[in-house]
Amino acid sequence: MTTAAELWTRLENLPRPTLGELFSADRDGGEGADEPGGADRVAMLSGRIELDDGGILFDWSKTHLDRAAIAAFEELAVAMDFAGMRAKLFGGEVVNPTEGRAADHATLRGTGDEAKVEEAMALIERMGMLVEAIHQGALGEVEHLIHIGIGGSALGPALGVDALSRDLSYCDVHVVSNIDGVALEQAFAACDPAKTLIAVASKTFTTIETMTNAESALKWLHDNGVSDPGGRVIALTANPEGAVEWGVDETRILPFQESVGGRYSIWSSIGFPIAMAVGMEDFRAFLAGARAVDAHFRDTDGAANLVLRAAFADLYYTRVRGCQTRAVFAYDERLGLFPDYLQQLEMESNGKRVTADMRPVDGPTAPITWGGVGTDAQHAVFQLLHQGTHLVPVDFIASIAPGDDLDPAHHRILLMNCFAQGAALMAGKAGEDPARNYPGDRPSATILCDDLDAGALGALIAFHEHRTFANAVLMGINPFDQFGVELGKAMAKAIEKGGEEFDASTDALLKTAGLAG
Ligand SMILES: O=P(O)(O)OC[C@H]1O[C@H](O)[C@H](O)[C@@H](O)[C@@H]1O
Repeated sequence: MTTAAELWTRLENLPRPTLGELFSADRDGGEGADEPGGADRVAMLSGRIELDDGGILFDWSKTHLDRAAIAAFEELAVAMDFAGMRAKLFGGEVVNPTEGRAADHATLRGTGDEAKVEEAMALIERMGMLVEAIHQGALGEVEHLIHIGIGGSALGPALGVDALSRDLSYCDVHVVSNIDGVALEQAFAACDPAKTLIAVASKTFTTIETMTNAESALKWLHDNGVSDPGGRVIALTANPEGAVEWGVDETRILPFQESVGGRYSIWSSIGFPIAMAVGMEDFRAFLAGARAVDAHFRDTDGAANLVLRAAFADLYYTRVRGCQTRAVFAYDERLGLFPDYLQQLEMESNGKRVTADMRPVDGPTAPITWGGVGTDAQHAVFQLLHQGTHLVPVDFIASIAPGDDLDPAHHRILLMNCFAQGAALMAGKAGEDPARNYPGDRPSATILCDDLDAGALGALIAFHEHRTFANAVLMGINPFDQFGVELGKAMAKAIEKGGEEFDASTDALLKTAGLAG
């Protein structure tokens, strides 16, 4: 069998036709003889995942993937035992060797090992009962929810609430993550304490930012005349004992499994604020959308697997073309937080320098994920995409159905701009002078939802979870640990404890800010 190293060498040495050449239907002669161009290329490199209601189109034709590259990546998937790793993921086996854990997030939406799915469904059922009881008034009048969490315990809830609760919201949700008290004060200013619940979301129930913010939120309730502040708290955690110890009543603890990673936990009770905002019916539709992607990812082989195909393109740009970043532009105001969410998912998962079996990696790992919303970004950062010296693969995400009720001109212009950018990046244009020259040949992929409803959002997120996993498997790394975040936390603790000396710069900063012991 060809080794991974040989396949990377083969990929590096493949001819590098431009996107224009790949699209020209009459390319003939040599190895490119059977390379489909034009509409055939679009047919080869785009496909849909069907959801309960509508579906999503994934068009990867404006990337440099061609038959030869795809064939090499398919062999790489075999060399890296992609099918075996995927079976382990869905079989609930250990796929996070440094922590000896499975990664059970797919079970939360009904995919995978039967016993684990059953356990997950029971927990979601329990969350649903609490959400519905609150909606029906079991905890009195509830107008606001302050959701306190950070990292994976905040980014998913913030995205889900922002994307889905615009037309109708059962409850006004504020997600607070930063230890900077300004964040919490902002939420306080928008809430009536007598009608506010506090969700404390922390997998470990030990994170200093979250626990400090939670204490301050309880104090705010108390200072504002709420007689039993503790009775207004819901805990979302994989450490229910910790929550009990902290003082939360067991009936208001919504647990989730230790084997669900923080950045993969939106489907668990960490999704409570989403369910509070949009109701359980939409939350279940959100899970169903993710389940449809699970099925596609689990049951499709080779490049026909749209998730795996996206990972092929990701790795082609990172490892063969040396791209250090990857940009995501949502042409949809509701997905304004999607780049932030993806940053944690992709960079915390795959920003690694050793393989799963503890050897140095044999090439660059996760690119830097960045992005924003269109059309805003066009007027701010697209200059660099069109004419800068960096090659940046771009994903465009849009919805055919509008999210607004205004004049249809708004949505038409939005979508036309989205498609125009992909076309312009690829085509380029010869200029009268170098400053007006657009080199073109710049890749993009387009993800087009029929509608951006709860199911589509679930599908989009699951697509990216699996895309991240597929990238990791093909690079031979473990995407499920995050030891890189620990050192800074330990140093902060040491500073708080005092009595320790650091480097001269840090010591001087501490002294200047009055923080030296
Ligand atoms: O949910 P928690 O235990 O409070 O953790 C919150 C976050 O903190 C950590 O530093 C990790 O880097 C994240 O992966 C995690 O999501």
